Amino acid sequence: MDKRKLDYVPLESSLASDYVWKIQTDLRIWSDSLEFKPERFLTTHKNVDVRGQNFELLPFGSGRIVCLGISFALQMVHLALAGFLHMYDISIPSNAKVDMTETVGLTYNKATPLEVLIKPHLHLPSFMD
Ligand code: HEM
Repeated sequence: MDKRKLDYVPLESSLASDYVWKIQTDLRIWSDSLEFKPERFLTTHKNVDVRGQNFELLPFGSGRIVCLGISFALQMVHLALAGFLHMYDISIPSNAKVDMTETVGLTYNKATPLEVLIKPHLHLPSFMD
């Protein structure tokens, strides 16, 4: 069943952040839509097309001004990420759970900055020393 609620409820607050929050919660597609669960796209939404056909996920936008670099980007992202994971050990300073709380602005930001330790894992070629 499509859980999206399309009629819009008037605002009780004039704050832009409350406005965005209300749209997000009213139009939610998943019951746990505010949780960071990228793995949802490996299970229930594994056939979502990121090229702008399914509005659940539009990383490249959609329609007439959709990203022109989609095909290039989809190949390069894998290559860059694989290279990065292959060459470095990535950890966080304390073993605490990463706080994924967001703040709303022009885009979503993490409320607390992420501190990451990146250690070379392989012997780097001399030009990268
Ligand atoms: C993971 C990488 C990338 C992401 C997530 C991304 C995402 C986006 C998004 C969201 C837009 C705006 C679409 C809109 O306004 O509705 C856009 C536009 C655009 N992107 Fe990308 N992009 C990526 C990589 C690239 C690359 C590699 C190129 C070029 C080689 C590129 C070229 C463009 C161009 C030219 C536009 C403007 C299209 C227009 O306004 O007609 N992008 N991109």
